[in-house]
Amino acid sequence: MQEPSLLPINVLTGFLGSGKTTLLNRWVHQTSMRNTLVVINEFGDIGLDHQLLTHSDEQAVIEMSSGCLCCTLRGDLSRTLQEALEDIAAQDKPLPSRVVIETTGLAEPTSLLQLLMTDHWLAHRFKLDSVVCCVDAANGAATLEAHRESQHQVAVADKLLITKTDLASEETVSRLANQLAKLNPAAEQWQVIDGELSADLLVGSGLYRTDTQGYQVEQWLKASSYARHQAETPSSAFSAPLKNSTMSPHRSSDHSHHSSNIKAFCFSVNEPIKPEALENWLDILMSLMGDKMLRIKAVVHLTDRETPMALHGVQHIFHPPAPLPANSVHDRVSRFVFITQNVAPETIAELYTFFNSSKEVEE
Ligand SMILES: Nc1nc2c(ncn2[C@@H]2O[C@H](COP(=O)(O)OP(=O)(O)OP(=O)(O)O)[C@@H](O)[C@H]2O)c(=O)[nH]1
Repeated sequence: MQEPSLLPINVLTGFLGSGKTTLLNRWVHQTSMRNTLVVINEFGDIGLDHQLLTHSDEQAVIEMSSGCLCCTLRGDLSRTLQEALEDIAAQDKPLPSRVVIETTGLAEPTSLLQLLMTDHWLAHRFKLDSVVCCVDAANGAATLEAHRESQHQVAVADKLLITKTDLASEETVSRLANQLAKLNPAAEQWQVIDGELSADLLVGSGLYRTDTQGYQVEQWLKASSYARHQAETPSSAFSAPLKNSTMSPHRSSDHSHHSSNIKAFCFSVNEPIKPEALENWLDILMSLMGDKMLRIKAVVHLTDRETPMALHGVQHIFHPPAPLPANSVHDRVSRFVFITQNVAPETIAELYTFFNSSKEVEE
């Protein structure tokens, strides 16, 4: 399995003016950011953020301006990183142990995540460690209401930083925190003023942590965040639609006041799944509604394997399944965490039933 040898990438995202550069400016001076390659993506021809960053010699900071990594500059990321690594090697400096990418404020983060999975050069060298998203305490709610990009940035994040809390009342911050938890119940939330926060929080949201700590499946999947919300759900609202499986949508997303219709939920299957049923189910989900699947993470137990597999998908694209050690999970329940837009959890469950039972009929 390649995972341990890949270089971690952290994506720092957040809407225009949400405080990304302010945060990065603090982080680059912290010990845990030593030996980090920082990539700043900006729209303008002259990258201002890049100039604002006062970093030490221990980091390389490169700028990608004149476009957005998630669209016009998609093809440029691997070339830029390749050149940066060659430059560092040519200067006899140690190669970076981490890459942090600050996106533009209008970035569609799923496109960047897809790029990391599909670009051959990138996929063989880097693994996504975490997506950290800044949300402005004062403007965040209005931005979420108005901009799909902001909703997506929040929905796919592993950590949510509510910035500029000095500019908003406690009540506003708390309302925003609830709104963010509805969109993304599993993400940890932090409040930040003037970027005062440890860069350590960037580290370690990925599936594989360190040589000594190994796989951290539960922290990566965070299925229990979704299950906890299920426990609060009136039983009539989401009864288990399937034999041997349960659907645990985040309670509040059902009557969310967002127009986004983003839903985060956990679908679990108690019995090991037949590989063909899993493949057919995921194929149909991806082909019918791939563009609405913002992020999928899963730990899956298959009938033909003793050990579990991890799956990670973004929209139409899945990473190759990663085999996990048997002791990385404590039961044989398969858990799928879906973050979707305009997809009813019931549709996902019904399609699962269809493929699971149609195989049974054939046998
Ligand atoms: N009052 C206050 N201002 C802040 C805070 N954090 C950032 N700012 C200010 O907010 C403005 C935008 O911050 P940036 O860090 O440039 O935001 P950004 O997300 O990098 O912005 P873009 O690159 O344009 O997307 C700047 O003027 C910062 O000084 C904070 O916690 N409190």
